[in-house]
Amino acid sequence: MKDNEQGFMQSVGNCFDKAAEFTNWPPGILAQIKACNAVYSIKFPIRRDNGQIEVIEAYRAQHSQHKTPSKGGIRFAAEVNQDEVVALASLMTYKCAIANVPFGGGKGGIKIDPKRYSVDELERITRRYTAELVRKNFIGPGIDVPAPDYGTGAREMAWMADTYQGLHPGEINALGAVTGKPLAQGGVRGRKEATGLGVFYGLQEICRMPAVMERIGLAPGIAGKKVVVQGLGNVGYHAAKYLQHAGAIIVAIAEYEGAIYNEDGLDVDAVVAHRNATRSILSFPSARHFHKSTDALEYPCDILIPAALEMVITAGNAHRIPAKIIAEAANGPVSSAADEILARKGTLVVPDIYLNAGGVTVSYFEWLKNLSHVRYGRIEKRFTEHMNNRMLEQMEELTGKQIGTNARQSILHGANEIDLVYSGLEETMIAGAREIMDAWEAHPAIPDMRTAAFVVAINKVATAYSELGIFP
Ligand SMILES: NC(=O)C1=CN([C@@H]2O[C@H](COP(=O)(O)OP(=O)(O)OC[C@H]3O[C@@H](n4cnc5c(N)ncnc54)[C@H](O)[C@@H]3O)[C@@H](O)[C@H]2O)C=CC1
Ligand SMILES: O=C(O)CCC(=O)C(=O)O
Repeated sequence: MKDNEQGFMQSVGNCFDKAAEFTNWPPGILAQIKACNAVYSIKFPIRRDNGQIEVIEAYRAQHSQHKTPSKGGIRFAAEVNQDEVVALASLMTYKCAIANVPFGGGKGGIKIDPKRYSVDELERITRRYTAELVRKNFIGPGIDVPAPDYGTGAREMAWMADTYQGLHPGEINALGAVTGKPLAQGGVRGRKEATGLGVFYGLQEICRMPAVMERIGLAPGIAGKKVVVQGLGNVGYHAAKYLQHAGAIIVAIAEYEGAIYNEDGLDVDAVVAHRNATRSILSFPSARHFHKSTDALEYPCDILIPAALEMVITAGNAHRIPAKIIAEAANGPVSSAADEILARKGTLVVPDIYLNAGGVTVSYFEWLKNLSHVRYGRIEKRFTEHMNNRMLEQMEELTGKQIGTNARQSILHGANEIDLVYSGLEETMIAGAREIMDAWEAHPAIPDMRTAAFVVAINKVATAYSELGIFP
């Protein structure tokens, strides 16, 4: 298959079609899943700081509504276009199904390079975009719930939530219209790092599977694995940080301006601090830099983590990628044609629709928090601690022995919000990996992990559609 002429949307479609062959659903149901239900294409003016008017292009796609609301991030990037947003929304449908979060798939994008706008201008763009979504009923806690994605974060989500709330006075669940908000605006602890932490939990689980590791010729475990990361943004930074903390060696980091490497390992926090201070990673002490940023993808390592944008590994470079594992932290970084080359080479591609599901999983927890209007752990924390204390006292009385201070504190501890969020995220990532691997084992003809993940997702979405029937 040639790759260069195929776009991202076609690539996602190819993956779907390949997996559909391993299911028994009728063509009509498969077509219903694959189709994007609705796309809102918007153009609106904003006034720049210098008084000039600029017309902004933006989108929101709702790929599926077998479960509502639809859910997915909002991207700010110069490359945004309708096909990209639709492809990303379709990935959200499959991702939510794999993570067992009760949402359809959605995604939005504003075609701007955020670096070219002041904070005031970004706020005006974000608020006007939100108002346009309200106007067409394309946002709401039970309709469609945006979240952060490439180029956006908690700040933009706060503006969106505030705009939505302002246009819906008295709506008690208004904060549930957007996730990824700052804590003081109804956010949940753990959402910021959720996607990167989910990548870590997912990789940790895969690296614990002896048969999988043997097949790709790696020793089990994270410790000692050499890792290359492309994109040191929210997802890439947190994934790299958790992997480094677990003993992995970050041998190369690629950013927009170039890439650096050090066989003995790069300190992720030090690289970020250096980039914040100098606006570039390139002069980071004790590292050498590559000729081209994309050369980092071809640097020898065990795990390559593309965490920037889609279609960076294609038929053009797949055969030169030495990594044993490609961990898709970004959405769509490996094209369907590259998948085939990599499968033949025996590279394990851990697919985006599973591996970066940590973000939407913790967004789900935030949405639930907003609907229940109570912080996780608030009700039961003290009760649990009193119960644990009574149990310890009883054990000490019965055995006549005292438990040490550290052990006592850890046994007594009742769960905080962050404990519960991390626990729910870890459980989701472990369960997802096992479900996909079970599907792969059940069909040995399935060529790769992505196809197995799509089979799992298609089966769940198809079950929902076939049980729902068709209106009218
Ligand atoms: N933020 C989230 O919760 C989630 C994000 N994702 C996906 O993860 C990817 C990254 O998203 P975020 O980390 O949120 O974005 P971000 O905007 O925080 O960071 C992206 C980073 O990639 C860098 N970058 C851009 N082009 C590059 C290139 N050619 N080479 C190297 N680095 C480059 C940027 O300079 C930036 O530092 C996207 O594909 C996004 O859709 C997926 C799931 C959830
Ligand atoms: O947190 C969310 O709702 C969506 C995150 C997202 O956009 C993604 O997983 O690609």
